[in-house]
Amino acid sequence: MLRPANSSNTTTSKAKVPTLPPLTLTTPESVAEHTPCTMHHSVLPPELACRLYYTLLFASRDWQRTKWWLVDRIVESSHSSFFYKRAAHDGDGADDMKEAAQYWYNGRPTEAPPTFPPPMEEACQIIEQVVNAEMHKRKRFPLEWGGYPANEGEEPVLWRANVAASNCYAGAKESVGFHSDQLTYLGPYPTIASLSLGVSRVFRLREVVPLEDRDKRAARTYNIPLRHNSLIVMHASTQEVFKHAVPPQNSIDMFHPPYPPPPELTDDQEVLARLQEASNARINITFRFYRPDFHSSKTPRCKCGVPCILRPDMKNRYEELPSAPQAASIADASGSKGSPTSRKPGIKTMVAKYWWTCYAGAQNDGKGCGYWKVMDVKAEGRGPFVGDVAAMDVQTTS
Ligand SMILES: O=C(O)CCC(=O)C(=O)O
Ligand SMILES: [Fe+2]
Repeated sequence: MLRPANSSNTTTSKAKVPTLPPLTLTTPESVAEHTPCTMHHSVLPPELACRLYYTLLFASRDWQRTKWWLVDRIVESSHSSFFYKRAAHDGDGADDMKEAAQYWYNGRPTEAPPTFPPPMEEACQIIEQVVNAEMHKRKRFPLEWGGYPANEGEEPVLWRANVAASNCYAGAKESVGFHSDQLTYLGPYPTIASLSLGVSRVFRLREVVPLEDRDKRAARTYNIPLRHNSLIVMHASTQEVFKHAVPPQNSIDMFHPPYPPPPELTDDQEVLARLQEASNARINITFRFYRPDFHSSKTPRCKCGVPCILRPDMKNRYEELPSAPQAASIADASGSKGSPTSRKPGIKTMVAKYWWTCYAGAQNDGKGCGYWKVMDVKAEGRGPFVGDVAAMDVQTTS
């Protein structure tokens, strides 16, 4: 039987959700309004930004494109990357990270990375202040890192970087596809500070709409042009709710470095002269905090004997809470949105779930063991979390 157009009698096919046109966000205000990120322009003194750009552009001649197995073929990333660790702070537990055997990448043990070159350390100290100032203004999620205890009368340091992943995109076609960052060493609800140097490129964000909302609303794509010396802070929940990418472009504006290169980079005058020419490269540095309670020695291993990776379950973000007391504790431990008093049994609330999964397939001819288990922060002895710290505060003040 024929049905009139727009008939609501659609028992088998779901109503099509209208797609949303992409939005370009060019101001810090619009980025903060539409995404869990903040954008900060001219974040470093201009001379430092340029010196750091030269230092990493020079270093990037030795960086590698990463390769991994995708089902039955090897894929190679279309840009090059490198990894640095920061010289350890006293008493922050980062000392253990010096051990070469503790580093794993794409399911393979790797050598201990080098420490931040001097301009990266200088930049990191400035960026930490920006990130902490921003985090002090924001609502925090219970599963975020609980931080180090503050000294009397001092503001607590909510975030600091102890590693950095760096990327070089040489030309308009080098890119990175949609992904969310692995949480294996970052833990849930991480904060990641991403610095852009050189050529301006678009940073793209798109929400992963939970399965149960897919017939109600579509995801919006946000395009954020990132100019030289700008910082995007991916705040807590960005990795759980959004995927991000740096797409290939049809054209770019060449970058003209505003200062000469530091002569200490190399004795080779020709190389120095070439570095100063207009460039098609964008350098990105993502400053990250590897949590001590997610140290690789504590990563569960799969049946292949390889450390698992930690991923959020982005598609099933909502869960029906079972009963009142249990419901409150699940929500408290899992970063639920909304006030604690609004959590009632039977009401769908945001309960982030995380999976440990086998990653051996990334290197092992694409064949992993299929192992997975749900992360259980209590049984695995992880923390302190923001939720634990808040609970301790309540106890000491009552
Ligand atoms: O280059 C960028 O802005 C993003 C890099 C990125 O997503 C990553 O390193 O995980
Ligand atoms: Fe990323």
